Amino acid sequence: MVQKYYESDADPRTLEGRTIAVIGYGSQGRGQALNLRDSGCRVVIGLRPGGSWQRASEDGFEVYPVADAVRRADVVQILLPDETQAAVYRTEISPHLKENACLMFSHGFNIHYGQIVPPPTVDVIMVAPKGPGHMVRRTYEEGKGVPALIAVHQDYTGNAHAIALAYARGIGATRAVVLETTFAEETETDLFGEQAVLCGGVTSLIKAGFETLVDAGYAPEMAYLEVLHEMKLIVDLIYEGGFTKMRDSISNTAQYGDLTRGPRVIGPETYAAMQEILEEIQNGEFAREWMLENMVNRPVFTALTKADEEHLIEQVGKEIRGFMPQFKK
Ligand SMILES: NC(=O)C1=CN([C@@H]2O[C@H](COP(=O)(O)OP(=O)(O)OC[C@H]3O[C@@H](n4cnc5c(N)ncnc54)[C@H](OP(=O)(O)O)[C@@H]3O)[C@@H](O)[C@H]2O)C=CC1
Ligand SMILES: CC[C@](O)(C(C)=O)C(=O)O
Ligand SMILES: [Mg+2]
Ligand SMILES: [Mg+2]
Repeated sequence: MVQKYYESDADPRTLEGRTIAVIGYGSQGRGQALNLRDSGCRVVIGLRPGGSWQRASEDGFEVYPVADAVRRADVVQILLPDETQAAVYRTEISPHLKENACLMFSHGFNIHYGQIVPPPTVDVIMVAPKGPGHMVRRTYEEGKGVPALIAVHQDYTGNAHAIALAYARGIGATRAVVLETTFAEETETDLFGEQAVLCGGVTSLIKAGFETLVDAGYAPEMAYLEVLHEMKLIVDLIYEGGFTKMRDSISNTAQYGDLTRGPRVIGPETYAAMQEILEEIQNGEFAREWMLENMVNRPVFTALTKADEEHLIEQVGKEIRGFMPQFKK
């Protein structure tokens, strides 16, 4: 069984007197930095001039160029985009890391695929929330937490594990649950989850359902409500109580259709594709492809993002959400 940790397993005193530099102030950077500060930790932010710098300053943080933040820090949490971490690490982080410092990540990509090789004189750990950064902040403010994974890659000081647990507590994760893992396991399962199920799988499933209905002559608004809007309501029930709670709530007709038709949509071909996707992650093929894509200025990323932004489902969704009070800011 995987090792699990809760609030009482983490000692917040481990971070007392230590300065945490959060490098990057995007989705995870902002969420984690605000939670840590509200938990009583001393946090500074490392950035380049621009939008995030402005936002972090407005939120009341001391903001420094990356190298200056690293020089001040005992704990350096790298929350830059995965594809830029190695270059920034080489020029602005590595030369300024103190001996005994703790280098941190929220995703194992750069360590696991050998893009960052830290010196032996630092701790290297991961605290990876299992949810988007905005939810890390929102749930903390509600007195709850998003679960997280912790892993130790290198334990120079003998304190690496205690720092990981204290940091996880600082961002609110121990209010939910913290699981022990490795950089390899986190990286491979996280990439698989986001590609095959959570992001790639779900958007492709929604698009396929929407296009099938619209191509058959049904109104795009009907199709949107059926396969996208209602998705959240159904997933919320699964989230709260598994398939059983969701099936308790839907009609018997829906449940019979679910049990007999679902496996026709997600059949042997999907299992084979998932297997292939997992192998590309495990053998490093996906990582190489993503790094090469960045070297040539992301033509595939940009074209596919634009195509989906222009998809009919996005236009219809924008219009429908505009009339619904729950989406009004
Ligand atoms: N998004 C999420 O919810 C999750 C992310 N993670 C991991 O967390 C890490 C951060 O991801 P995420 O929060 O999505 O990142 P974002 O893209 O949301 O934010 C990146 C931040 O890095 C800054 N930045 C980018 N390039 C540089 C640079 N060259 N020098 C200084 N600052 C720079 C950006 O500032 P600027 O405004 O200047 O561009 C921005 O503040 C990744 O490892 C990711 O895999 C893990 C779990 C979930
Ligand atoms: C599901 C996407 C994610 O892995 C996450 C929010 O956990 C990410 O990389 O953003
Ligand atoms: Mg993830
Ligand atoms: Mg991810």
